[in-house]
Amino acid sequence: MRDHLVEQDDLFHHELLEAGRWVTTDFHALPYTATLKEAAEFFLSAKQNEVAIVDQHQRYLGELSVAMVMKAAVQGVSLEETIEQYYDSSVKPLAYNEILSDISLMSKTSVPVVDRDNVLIGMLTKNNIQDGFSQIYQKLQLLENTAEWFHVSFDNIYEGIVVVDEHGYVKMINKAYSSYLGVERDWAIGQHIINVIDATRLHIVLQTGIPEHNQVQFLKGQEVVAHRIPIWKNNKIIGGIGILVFRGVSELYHIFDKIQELHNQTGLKTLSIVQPKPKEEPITFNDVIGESKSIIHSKNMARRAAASPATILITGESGVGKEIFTKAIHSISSYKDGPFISVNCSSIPEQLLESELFGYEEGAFTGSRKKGKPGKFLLAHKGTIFLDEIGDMPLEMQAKILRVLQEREVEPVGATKPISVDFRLIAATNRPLHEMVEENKFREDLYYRLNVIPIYIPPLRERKEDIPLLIGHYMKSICQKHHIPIKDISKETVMAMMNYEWKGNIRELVNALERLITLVDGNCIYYDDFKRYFLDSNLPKEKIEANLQDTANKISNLNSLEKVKQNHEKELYLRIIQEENGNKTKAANRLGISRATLYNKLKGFKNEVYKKIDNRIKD
Ligand SMILES: Nc1ncnc2c1ncn2[C@@H]1O[C@H](COP(=O)(O)OP(=O)(O)OP(=O)(O)O)[C@@H](O)[C@H]1O
Repeated sequence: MRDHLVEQDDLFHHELLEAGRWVTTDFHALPYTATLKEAAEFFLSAKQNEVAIVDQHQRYLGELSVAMVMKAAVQGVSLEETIEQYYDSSVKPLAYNEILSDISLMSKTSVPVVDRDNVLIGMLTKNNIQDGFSQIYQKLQLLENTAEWFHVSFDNIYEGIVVVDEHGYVKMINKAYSSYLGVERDWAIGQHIINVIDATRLHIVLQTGIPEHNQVQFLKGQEVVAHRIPIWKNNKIIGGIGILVFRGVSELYHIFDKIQELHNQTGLKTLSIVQPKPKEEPITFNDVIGESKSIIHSKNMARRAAASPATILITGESGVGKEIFTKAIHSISSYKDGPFISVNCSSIPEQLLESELFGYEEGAFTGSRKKGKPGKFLLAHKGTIFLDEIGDMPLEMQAKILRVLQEREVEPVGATKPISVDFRLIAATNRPLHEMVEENKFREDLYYRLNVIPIYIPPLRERKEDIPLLIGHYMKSICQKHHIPIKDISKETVMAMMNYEWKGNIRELVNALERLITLVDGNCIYYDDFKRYFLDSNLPKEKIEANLQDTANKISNLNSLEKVKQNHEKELYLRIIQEENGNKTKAANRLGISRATLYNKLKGFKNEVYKKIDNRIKD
């Protein structure tokens, strides 16, 4: 089912009846500068009794007939004179938008038709009018049949359907819905939806423009599932459709889930059947929100790519959804029962990348970590390995990745023989790899190995129609995450968000929503809130404090990340310095850094660790 409806073009346009649509454009007109002689010759050769006269811009001036030319000749006027004095300027043309049924040609074979600037666009003949009527008749018949089919389906469908206009007044309601509600259809049509359906939200969906699916609603003493879909036309909401679902196995599961959720939320006694749920739901294409042409294209490409084991290269700006796509591909690929291993190539220090990716054998290093460690490729055996930010991978490591892709085996540091591995590689980057190849910053052979199936994910600014869907999805999930009732959002805010350039793409949009949901006190986010808390970032004192706390939490998370990185580094430095018997110059050479940098690094380490290293250092 589509998430929002865009009204189809009318089968029957008003323009269909306009004269301008049916005129013959293959016609002759005479300029007012023509002579009587030229006019006479024209009548003889064209075998017609009248001709339209135009100025140099093809604007209609009047009509000249054979009788007028003959009258001038009889009066002894020289035929070399121009027709300017002799045509009849009182003969009025038809306007292009005159309606066929209002036109009568009387005794004439054709009449001139002009556009709104009085430019002659054609001649309307009796045949033209007949053609017009016969085509309109056929269209009308088609419409009648379509309407009949539509009404039969509408009334025989098991689901309840109600259609409202942009103000929430009922335009149509089917039998299933009206009899479920116990109301007369004739009464319901023309009523506001809130008078017809208890606790409806269809009028709210008209405000927000955000579709709502699988919502549990308590109606007529029973819990039912409702869908509410806005209808858009020319970027405006022109109405909405409400659907009530009574049957369908998959829908029943949804109903069950929703009811269970509702019971849990309201503290009611839970139902006796408990559906087993996996601990962590895998991400699938259902989680990849978007119905724009471009995202559907990317999703189709990704679905097709998932069916083969070939390497995939996903490109697109930061935050467009490269990782979520990768997970969705994994979820339907033949590797879905295996692990999903994600590696961010830019966040691992260069010196550690090799051991992270390929692992190391027990005893490979003489440092503190004695035991061996499997690398990411080995961990991804029978699953998917996701190399994010592959454009940031050092050239030396690119050669090693290429070898793994060619040989399908990895050699952990310190190992004597390679281990074969079976994995699907998905790489992603927001950098222009092709240009990097030309600049010798990325290996050409690896580029072609990775680019077997390229998938491009367009930035959010090129698919603004996805913004309301994303807002709807994340409003719900963020509120659920914070255990707060689901908030509404005004149509103006949604429109402002659609017009905003999300440079950080969906990640930025999600962060903005999270911020608004937590900062706005009421249960609806209005444009003013968006302006205040996002566009202007002009936060009141207490909110600034809350934000600072939030930032502090983020920083502390960052710090712990930094700590992990530092520990890796410490381990490496410890090992190299030890292997070089504490000689810092040699150690710095091996690490590919200057002696001064090594000193600085050592100073930066925590005291106790520094001490540990210190007693192994010789100057
Ligand atoms: N189509 C989508 N539907 C729902 N959520 C999405 C969609 N695309 C992205 N997101 C969400 O936006 C955020 C960023 O997405 P993701 O990490 O996949 O982007 P990315 O392109 O990999 O970013 P980066 O290049 O910075 O790593 C995530 O929270 C993700 O769940």
